Amino acid sequence: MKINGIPTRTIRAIDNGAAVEIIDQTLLPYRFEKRVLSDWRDCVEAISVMRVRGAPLIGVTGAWAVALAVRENPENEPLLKAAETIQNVRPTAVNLQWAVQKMLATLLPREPSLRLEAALKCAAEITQADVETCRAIGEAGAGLISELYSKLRRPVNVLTHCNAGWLATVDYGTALAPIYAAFERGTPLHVWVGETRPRNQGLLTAWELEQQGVPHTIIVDNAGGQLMQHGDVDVVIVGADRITRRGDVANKIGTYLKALAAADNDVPFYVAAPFSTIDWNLNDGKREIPIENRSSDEVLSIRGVDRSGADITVQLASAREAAANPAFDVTHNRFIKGIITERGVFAPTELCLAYQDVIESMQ
Ligand SMILES: CSC[C@H]1O[C@H](OP(=O)(O)O)[C@H](O)[C@@H]1O
Repeated sequence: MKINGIPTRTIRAIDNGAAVEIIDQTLLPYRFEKRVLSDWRDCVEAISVMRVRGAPLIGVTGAWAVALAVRENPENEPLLKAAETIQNVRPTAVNLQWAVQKMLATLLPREPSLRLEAALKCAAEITQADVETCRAIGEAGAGLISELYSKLRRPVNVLTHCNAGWLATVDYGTALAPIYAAFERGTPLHVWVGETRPRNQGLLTAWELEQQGVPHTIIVDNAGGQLMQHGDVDVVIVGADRITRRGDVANKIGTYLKALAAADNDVPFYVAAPFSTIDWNLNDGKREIPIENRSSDEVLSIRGVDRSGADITVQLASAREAAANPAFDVTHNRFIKGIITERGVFAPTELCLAYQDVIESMQ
């Protein structure tokens, strides 16, 4: 996407792959700053504290982390040790595991002395594939919004949750990609943006939409149901961190509650995700998808800036308080009208048919 007219991506290799430059998302929406990661351990830290976040982006970052580990030492033992650390930094988004395993599948059959060139090539391919996949998701989903406009003949109200925009991928995004594509085609629309406690990734979505001139309104997470009850939401589009083969979806905490409210109010609920987010090994998402539990500190305090723009952290409740912080929840496929992928829009239970070739290639 463009920032002040300059094409910008969330991650790019620099110095011939000797480092990667990321946008430090822990500083947004207050400051836009880039950060150079020149050691695979820097990538691990960036994923862990969410300087980079979003299922596809942490997968791409994981791929570059493996490339940096190969540069440090291409021998099997150190490489496998680094890969194990990298792929386990955050457990829910399958993209991280997918990317690391894809890198290893390319590297391990090769002599250590030939691994660096292969690693850089594979990481670059994973990066470019994410860009093209997300652009295709945008095209596939834009029609849904345009069709709604042709029926409603007024701006389409879309509700989204967390951030599944270009900041969560290399470019274009997943849930926001159809919104950007429809908006660029001239379809009148407005986006309700759930702030998404506790890390408030919805503020990243608001920042993105502001940069692109897309009309939007920030709401507290719990307002989504009331808006749906009053006919103020025409469609819900969210991202995903892991989708099972039957179409159960793990996504940011709060997604399930929005799906329940959408079902109760006959609001179509869509999930946008690339093929790298589908975990063909899992079926029952609620039972099988690992849910990341993050620090209670994220619940008990909140980071922002004061009116002078200085960083502040506000303690919301005593640090002695107990706080639970599951970062994701799982929505059963029965609540999902369609999954917007780079191959088109499919009913959740049709994913296996849509990706039959991928499944067969894995066997
Ligand atoms: C395009 S996937 C974005 C997905 O990832 C987010 O989680 P986090 O910000 O913790 O990495 C959230 O679940 C989004 O829907």
